[in-house]
Amino acid sequence: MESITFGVLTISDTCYHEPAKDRSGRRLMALIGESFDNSQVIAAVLPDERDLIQRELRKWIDRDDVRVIITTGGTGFAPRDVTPEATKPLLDKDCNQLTLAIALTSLKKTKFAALSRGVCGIAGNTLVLNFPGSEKAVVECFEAVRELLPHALHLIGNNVELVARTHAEVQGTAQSEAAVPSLVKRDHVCPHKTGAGDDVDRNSPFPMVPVHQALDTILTVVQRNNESNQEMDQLRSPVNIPPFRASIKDGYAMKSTGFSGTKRVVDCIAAGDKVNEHPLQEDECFKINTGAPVPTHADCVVQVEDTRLLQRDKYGEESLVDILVEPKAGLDIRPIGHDMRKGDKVFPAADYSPVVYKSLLASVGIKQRQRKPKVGIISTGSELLAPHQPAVAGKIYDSNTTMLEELLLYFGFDCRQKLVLGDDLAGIKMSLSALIDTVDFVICTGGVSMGDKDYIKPVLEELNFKLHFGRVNMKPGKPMTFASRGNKYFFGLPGNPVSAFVTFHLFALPAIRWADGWERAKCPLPIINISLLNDAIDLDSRPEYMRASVTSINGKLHASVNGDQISSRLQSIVGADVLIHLPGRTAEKPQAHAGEIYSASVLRYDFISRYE
Ligand SMILES: Nc1nc2c(c(=O)[nH]1)N[C@H]1C(S)=C(S)[C@@H](COP(=O)(O)OP(=O)(O)OC[C@H]3O[C@@H](n4cnc5c(N)ncnc54)[C@H](O)[C@@H]3O)O[C@H]1N2
Ligand code: MOO
Ligand SMILES: [Mg+2]
Repeated sequence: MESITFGVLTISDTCYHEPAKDRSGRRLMALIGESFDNSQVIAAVLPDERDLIQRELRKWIDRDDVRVIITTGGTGFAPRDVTPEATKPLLDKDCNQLTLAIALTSLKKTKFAALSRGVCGIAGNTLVLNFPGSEKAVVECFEAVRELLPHALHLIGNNVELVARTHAEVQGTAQSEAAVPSLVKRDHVCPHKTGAGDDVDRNSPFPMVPVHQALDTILTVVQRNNESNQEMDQLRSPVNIPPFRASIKDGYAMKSTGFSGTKRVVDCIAAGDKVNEHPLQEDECFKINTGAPVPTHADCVVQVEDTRLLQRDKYGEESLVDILVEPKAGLDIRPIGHDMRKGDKVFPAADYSPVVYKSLLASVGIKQRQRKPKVGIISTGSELLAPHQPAVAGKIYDSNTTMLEELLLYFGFDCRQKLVLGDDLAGIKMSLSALIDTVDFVICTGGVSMGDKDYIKPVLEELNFKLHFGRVNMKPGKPMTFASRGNKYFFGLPGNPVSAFVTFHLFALPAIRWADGWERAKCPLPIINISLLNDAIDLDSRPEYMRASVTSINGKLHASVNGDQISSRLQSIVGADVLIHLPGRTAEKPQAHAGEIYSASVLRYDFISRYE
């Protein structure tokens, strides 16, 4: 397969000064990488300056390897938008129909696409395309040309044989099924034919996207529910806490204008009593308990430790006490509304912990259900037995359903419905189609890899889901799949129990938290730096997420890997406090060593297993 170099030129005054803001350029690079095998990308960011743009474009056009240049930005109506003006003089041929194809695709999404003046054309052997500057527009424009590019390049390069084959393919007259060399990765997924859909290319048609990109995609696609945020922000307390002046101590309530010394105990006040309004003399006091209402005419409480009992009456009740400290106004009294005033915000900040949410509402007497995303679980596999069933030859016990349900509960979400389905295309299709009407998220395990019974991807396609990715460059969890249809989201976790465990934590949980309104930074698990205790771990070609247990040695955190890390061995989650992020193997770094520091995702609240 031939290698081609793409040039991605971001044209924006803002991005020139702050390259980190260049989202459209970065997105284009990612799209090129995902769509074209063997592609290289060179990139630059320039301000909206005609001369500078032209100079850079000319330099790239003159390079033999650069076959496509895509600019992003500077195509609008603003005075400084000059990208088309900089591009046009360099073009040998206009490609108006390509410009039209891009415009038509974009116009379907927004009428504002009419305000882009981008041009397309051929300069030497290079195809030059002007895209607008927004990330969304770039995605749409790229989609419009993605399938056309390989053939366009074959034509520009005058590659007669490849052009003929493409024509034959388009006209349905291709002689053989043998691979027509194609640069573009195929979209179509067939349960029985993997790869490009034929028997020659047996590879997955899904590019392996990096973990961070997969998470970015998920959090871009999933809609954040701001309603619960707003609800929390707007909720005002209907009551004062405390609703009366409450004693902070067990002791004696009295007037501060009085004195220390002997006082008569006139009554006893317990928590739950009404406010006592009887007049009180300076030489009198009430015995009072913590949390009880302070009588109207008392203004301080002296704790029992600072008093001495002098006398009891004939019924055994205290009648005289010696007050050993000077009574001071307000001493040990919580004023009305001290903790929360009526009309105050109940939640000073958004906090999604059910413990926090439910207890605060209870404290102000509000009974309200916390709105949480609705989640359903599907486990697929004709080999699965429910844990209560007797063992059967050829079958295994289903651990994923229980694990996912418990994980949801652990993180404060619940499972609305769970289904266990056999590997049967029609059955999965019917069940998923019904389930998706009742929940926001489906977390499914199994059936996402390369087998002829792995039906999940084809079912998603048949149900008109958009498959955002179908493989991730990670171990375990490679076939991790994410799809959406409107505001319904589908997580296809791999069937191996540990793969499901890891991908739940890294992808499904952040997505559900995001939908629940959590802050972006708090959606993934917390990440810490940790020192590795094991030595000479062979790194995998994929970045690996090893289950490890944490030991605190003199306050420093160390991680030891939990035995065999094969993705079927669920025992590796026993005592697993963290997932250590080990990088993919390189020639320079084939192994991880003891004492090296790695990032680790914290799996649980009580994440330190041992102290030494
Ligand atoms: N030719 C290839 N084969 C496989 C690849 C590949 O790239 N090329 N990827 C492997 C990887 S990595 C993984 S992970 C698995 C993922 O497989 P699926 O998601 O298709 O899952 P299944 O095939 O249905 O099951 C895999 C494995 O897990 C067991 N399983 C499934 N569900 C449960 C459950 N609920 N409880 C317990 N165990 C379960 C199942 O019996 C299988 O042993 O694919 C590799 N193959
Ligand atoms: O990546 Mo698979 O998830 O190795 O087991
Ligand atoms: Mg499979």
